Amino acid sequence: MLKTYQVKPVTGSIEGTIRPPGSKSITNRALIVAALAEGTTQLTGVLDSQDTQVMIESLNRLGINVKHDPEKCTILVEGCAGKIPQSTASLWLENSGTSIRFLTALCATGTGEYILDGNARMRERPIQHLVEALKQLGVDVVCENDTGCPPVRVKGNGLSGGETAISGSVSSQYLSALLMVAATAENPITISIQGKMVSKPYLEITLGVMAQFGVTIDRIQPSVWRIHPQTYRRSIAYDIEPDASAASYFFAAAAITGGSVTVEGLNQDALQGDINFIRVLEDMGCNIEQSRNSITVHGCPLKGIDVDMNDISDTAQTLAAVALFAEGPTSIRNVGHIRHKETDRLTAIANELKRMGIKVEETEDSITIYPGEIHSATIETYDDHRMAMSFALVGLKVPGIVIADPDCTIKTYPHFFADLEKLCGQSS
Ligand SMILES: O=C(O)C1=C[C@@H](OP(=O)(O)O)[C@@H](O)[C@H](O)C1
Ligand SMILES: C=C(OP(=O)(O)O)C(=O)O
Repeated sequence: MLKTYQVKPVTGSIEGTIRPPGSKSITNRALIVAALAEGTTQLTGVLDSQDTQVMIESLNRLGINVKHDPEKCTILVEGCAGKIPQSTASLWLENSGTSIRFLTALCATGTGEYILDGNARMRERPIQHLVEALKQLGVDVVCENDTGCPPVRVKGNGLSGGETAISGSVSSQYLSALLMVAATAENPITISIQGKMVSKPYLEITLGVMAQFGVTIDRIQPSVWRIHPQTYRRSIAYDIEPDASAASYFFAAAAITGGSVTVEGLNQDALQGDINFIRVLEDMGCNIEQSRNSITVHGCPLKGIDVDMNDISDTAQTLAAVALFAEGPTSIRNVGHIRHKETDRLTAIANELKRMGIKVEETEDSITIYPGEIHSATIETYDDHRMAMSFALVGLKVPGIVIADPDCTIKTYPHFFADLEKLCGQSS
């Protein structure tokens, strides 16, 4: 375990090509849906990281045969045709939001008693809205400690169907979780979405993955969705695109150093909303070049922007790093929900920018960053992979940036620092 990582500044600009590992969001959805499917599915291009490992381990504990070949980036899933084999299981999800939310809904389709829990931070991350929605469908489910957070106990008896309402004001993952399991119910399930929905593009990922396995939904009204009983069909070879949130760090590296970075395996048609981070960089002055199977960001003089990042909030920290090298302030707005992630990300960004001597203004749901002289510093990462990966970018330009607890990137990108060094031509 490394205690710290000293970022090596680059001389000049970064020119290079990289293919980030597979998408976390797609890998974890494909695992859930393949587990529910009839027949054996092969997933290729999968992400191998803590968030996908806890998902795989949990599916195995539920009696679903999942075989992972990390070398080949493939996973074989023997689907259970909507019938979870195990009637009791205790699942440990570390701090993987997608895993605990999706698996809570999956357990509701089983017959038996399941407990889902995670690390200390996971016990502070809300899941109550999902619990409420499942209860309305007749599921016996509770937050064990009455905190609205894990641990969660689910007594499953299959889903019979019916109507439910769900709030999306804290996380879109609750609705994604419900959508994926709803097709297994005996009767249709109608879901009313209450109030505003955060992180909307992730719902399109959910629907896209479901569609790959042959399941569709009816959007009766914009906020009333119905899912009829349907069977997921195995996918013989489902290829998962690279992670667009991970790609944001490399696009940002081009922007910050005035270089050119090509990310392979992604284009504007990617399923992941975070691909639109390139539009933010474009608004700041970068040039974007696209091909059928790659995107290149060319760094140019940067200007600060005012941007609503509700849809792509996993890239808010990336933008915070880029903002330091722009002319004029940058405001990142409408991201109050990122206070419920791996850490309170708005406070974490503010603390660490201040540590480098940067002036910031933080509100309940936004942060404004005023570029200024950047001091060397050891950056605290709060067990948040995105703090580590984003703030490392600052060190490409500023000497003396040290990242504390760099191994926290295992959550979604275990080889991040090695890949960054390779891209920068720094590997030994
Ligand atoms: O559904 C998903 O795959 C995700 C949804 C987002 O969470 P919220 O919906 O909680 O904002 C995102 O931050 C997370 O990394 C992945
Ligand atoms: C918020 C994140 O993850 P999750 O909610 O899946 O734990 C993330 O990867 O930035």
